[in-house]
Amino acid sequence: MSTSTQVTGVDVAEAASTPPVPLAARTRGLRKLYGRTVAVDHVDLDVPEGAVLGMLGPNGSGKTTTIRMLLGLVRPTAGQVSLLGHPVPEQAGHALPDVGALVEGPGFHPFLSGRENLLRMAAAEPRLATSDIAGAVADALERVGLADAANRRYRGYSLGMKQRLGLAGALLVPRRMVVLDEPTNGLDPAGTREVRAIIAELHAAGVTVLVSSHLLAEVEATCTHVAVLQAGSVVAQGELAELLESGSPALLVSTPDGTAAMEALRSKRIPSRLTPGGVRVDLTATTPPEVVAALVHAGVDVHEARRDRTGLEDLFARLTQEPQGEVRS
Ligand SMILES: Nc1ncnc2c1ncn2[C@@H]1O[C@H](COP(=O)(O)OP(=O)(O)OP(=O)(O)O)[C@@H](O)[C@H]1O
Repeated sequence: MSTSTQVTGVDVAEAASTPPVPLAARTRGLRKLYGRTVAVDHVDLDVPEGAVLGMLGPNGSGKTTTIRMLLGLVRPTAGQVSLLGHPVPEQAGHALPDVGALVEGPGFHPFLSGRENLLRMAAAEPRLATSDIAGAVADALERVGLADAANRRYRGYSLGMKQRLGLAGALLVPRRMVVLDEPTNGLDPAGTREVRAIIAELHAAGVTVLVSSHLLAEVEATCTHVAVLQAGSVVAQGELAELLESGSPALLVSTPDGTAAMEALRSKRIPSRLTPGGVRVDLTATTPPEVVAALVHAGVDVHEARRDRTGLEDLFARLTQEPQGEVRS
């Protein structure tokens, strides 16, 4: 799957002749004001069908507000939303039965058990026959690892268990799209791995997944696509692999003779710098084959040459000017 990849307005995608990828969700000019607070501004988000798109941004960057507008839970101040081909909020009722969602505050009843809460939720699912409800609830509880705690009251659940129950609600029936707002919030490492596995299963089944996170490693591990939000705006979006490369076009060359490599490249006017295992070559004005050819012709041993995939962390830090690591407001 290939879509346009943009980093602060620079299109690095293939030629315009590439057929457009069908979109599961699309926003144009999306804007939301809360009083004088601009929560979301000019958001043009493309969620390709079948993608796992990670919406990444620091606290308060507008992820939840964007998700809420996509799901018709919040009315935009301006702009358009299309969800599975239907305009939202106008025709949200046509799209939402095919969309499972885990959003903040799913409104579970504190004095009912996890199972009872899900049974109530399942009763409102238009795609679920009454006779199938109990089985669907049991399956969903099993899938999120809550079967043993299913009969305990919701109010006694830990944050992680509440998250799992919300996730179970999103998975009650087969969906075309699943939207998860910070799904690993409050989960322990085992729970985080389980959520990743569920996302991978959904992806393998062709379900489109939109997942928000402020954890860079999580997005890097689970997503095919990414949209980076900062202060209510999308500052980069596209395929994860393309974004990583566009972030830092460089080649890492392993060689026992870094100094000779630097000299060979300098004579070809190719910028590079020494690294512990060799050289890092700037690919802004050249290509990997040209770099390798220059080195080999100069008699430099090339043990390995690979693209420097800087990691989303670097890209994200550059785009949002946040310190590296987990992003916090
Ligand atoms: N109901 C509301 N009323 C007033 N301001 C709001 C409301 N919801 C969000 N905001 C503001 O809009 C901005 C974006 O918030 P939002 O929750 O969408 O960000 P976020 O990226 O999801 O953050 P987090 O990672 O902390 O959940 C913030 O400045 C927030 O304070």
